[in-house]
Amino acid sequence: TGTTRPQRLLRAVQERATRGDSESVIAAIDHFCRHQEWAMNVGDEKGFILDSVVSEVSPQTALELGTYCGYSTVRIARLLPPGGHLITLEFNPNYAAVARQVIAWAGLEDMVQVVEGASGDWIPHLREHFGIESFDFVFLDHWKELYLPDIKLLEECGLLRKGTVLLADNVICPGTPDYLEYVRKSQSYESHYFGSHLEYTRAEDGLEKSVYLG
Ligand SMILES: O=c1[nH]cnc2c(O)cc(-c3ccc(F)cc3)cc12
Ligand SMILES: [Mg+2]
Repeated sequence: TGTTRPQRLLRAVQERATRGDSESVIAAIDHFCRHQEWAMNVGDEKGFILDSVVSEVSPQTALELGTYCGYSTVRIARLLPPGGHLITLEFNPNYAAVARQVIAWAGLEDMVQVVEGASGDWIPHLREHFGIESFDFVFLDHWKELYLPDIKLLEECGLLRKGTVLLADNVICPGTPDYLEYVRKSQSYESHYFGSHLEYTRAEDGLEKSVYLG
């Protein structure tokens, strides 16, 4: 028994960050992961690239696959335009419970919906359940084996539109070779690789940005 790493990360946020201040929540998590315990947040270096893509897209509707503790959820939600909304899917209920509290500590709970369950089960129901027509932005950060089947499902469900921007974490480490091959070869996507490093380490990793062309 005792605490889990997500619970210790949450405690670090509650002890170090200011309620309602999303920048201080991000800084508290980065400090915890650099100086206490590594955790699989997108991190500050790749997070800066995430920020620039979100700011460029300025999405009204955004989807995140893989919430974990809510670090990238906070990074995305703090940059949404007025009326913007983010749906984030998380399979692990313990992660979801921590993420809800991290998102609330940042004061962003009104723009974010944390949905528990498997991405493949939920994607076909997002339109009817949340009144979503299509997504302007999708951040893939859940499980490398699911990146490809999940974007094919998003396509089939008509949840991508001309210009939808997909951004995928970990395309080098742990690596998503089948996803990369698909988006780079498909005539339906225009892809670009942003080289970076695995969060809080010197290992190589990067983000793949892919624009859906319809
Ligand atoms: O499983 C993951 N989901 C989402 N993001 C991840 C992420 O950013 C990093 C890693 C990861 C990378 C190296 C390692 F030695 C152990 C875990 C896993 C995930
Ligand atoms: Mg990741």
